Amino acid sequence: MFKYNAGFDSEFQTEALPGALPPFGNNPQKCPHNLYAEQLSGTAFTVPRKENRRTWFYRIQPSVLHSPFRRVEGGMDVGSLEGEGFRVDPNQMRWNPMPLVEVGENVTFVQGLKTMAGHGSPNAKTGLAIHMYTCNTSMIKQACYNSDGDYLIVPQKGTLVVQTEMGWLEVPPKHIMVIPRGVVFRVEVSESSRGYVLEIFKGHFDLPDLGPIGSNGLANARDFEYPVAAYDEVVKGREGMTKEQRYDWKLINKFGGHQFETEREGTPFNVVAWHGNYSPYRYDLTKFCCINSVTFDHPDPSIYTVLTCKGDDVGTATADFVIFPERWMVMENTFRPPWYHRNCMSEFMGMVWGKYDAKEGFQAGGASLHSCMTPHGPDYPTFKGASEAELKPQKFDKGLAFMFETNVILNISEKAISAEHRDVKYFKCWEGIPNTFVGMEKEGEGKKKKRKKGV
Ligand SMILES: O=C(O)Cc1cc(O)ccc1O
Ligand SMILES: [Fe+2]
Repeated sequence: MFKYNAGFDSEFQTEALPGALPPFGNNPQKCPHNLYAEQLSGTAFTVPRKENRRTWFYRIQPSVLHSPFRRVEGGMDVGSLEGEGFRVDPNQMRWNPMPLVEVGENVTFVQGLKTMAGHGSPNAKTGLAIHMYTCNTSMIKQACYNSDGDYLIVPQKGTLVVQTEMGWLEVPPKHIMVIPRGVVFRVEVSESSRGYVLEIFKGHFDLPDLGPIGSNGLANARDFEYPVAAYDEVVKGREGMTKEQRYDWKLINKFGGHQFETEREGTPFNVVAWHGNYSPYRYDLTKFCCINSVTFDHPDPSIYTVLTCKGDDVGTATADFVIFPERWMVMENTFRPPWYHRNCMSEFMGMVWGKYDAKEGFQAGGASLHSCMTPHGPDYPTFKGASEAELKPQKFDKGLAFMFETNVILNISEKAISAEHRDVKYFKCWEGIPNTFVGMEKEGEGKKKKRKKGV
């Protein structure tokens, strides 16, 4: 439906009206078509050039045309993530699909955001938050932006049609989108929708380094799609209007963990042209070029990293976005589903569609959390089945799971812990893993034999 430019982290130039981009320079004395120049900085002015991100907008009126903000309670309001309303809990957690919005209720994307877990502080620009959303109503004459960080959105049900300052993006399930800090957007939906959101308070998402994999593979840079400039018609002659008629758009801002709102003079989607490397983008997860073992064992799931937000320690991510994509499994003499494990990182998983290969009962639209060092792995029926399975080449194509993996211990929201759709019996899926150890008997036999020989 919409046009896109392609190439992760590229420097784009796009205009919705011929000649709207200044031919050179960023801030001419008079911009073409009498537009206003405005810079959006996504990194400090002085960060090294290869990490520096900013975009120049050429817009009909500057963003500053809004009334003072006031604080309100709402879906974007997550509070501090550390105190009241959140607590740590090492237990394995699982949630059934997040209930969809009930018929008769109208909930927008912003109103439908529910915080599952998080850590750190948006004010200190450290840490992250994990949310889920359910919504059924388009944001009409309202837009929002997040001062606290970047959103990575994983739709599970329902296509999101997202209008942003940079243009339009269509994001159906099996796609993701990233909306960087500060970018104004609004979400349209045409059905009852649900999905997951990873919010990072520091840095931006990058493609992972490929190391010995080489210069291609996993998520390829050319498959990341960026919007082209598009603008709403702006009503002229606002001077003669009443205040209500004039300030006809609601603008919502998540700022320091809280939701603020104000009214704006007309549409914020008034960017006729832009250039830069700071923009929302989308990615089709079915384009992921999966690398896997063709001998024995399977690699750590980091091999499925789509995007990473680097942490302070080399190689340790603040957050990785990892998928378990369709792939051929051909490994010999191995147990193919996930092994039993304990991880110093915390693993929040979601299910876009279908079935996960490690578990019964992990459903599309549901979620699980295995925190720092909490034991987990396949449930017993999966273990038994996979231990006895005939190892022939097998296409893994029964579902798409993903993981937000993070270095921090997550504070879980009280609302998520006490949610009706939490599967409080989750721990039972590992009950009954039998002791089938045969070593003692063998050793006993061996000793007997040795004794017989008089050794
Ligand atoms: O826990 C999980 O299901 C995810 C996972 C899969 C795997 O194959 C190895 C490690 C891991 O955390
Ligand atoms: Fe795991």
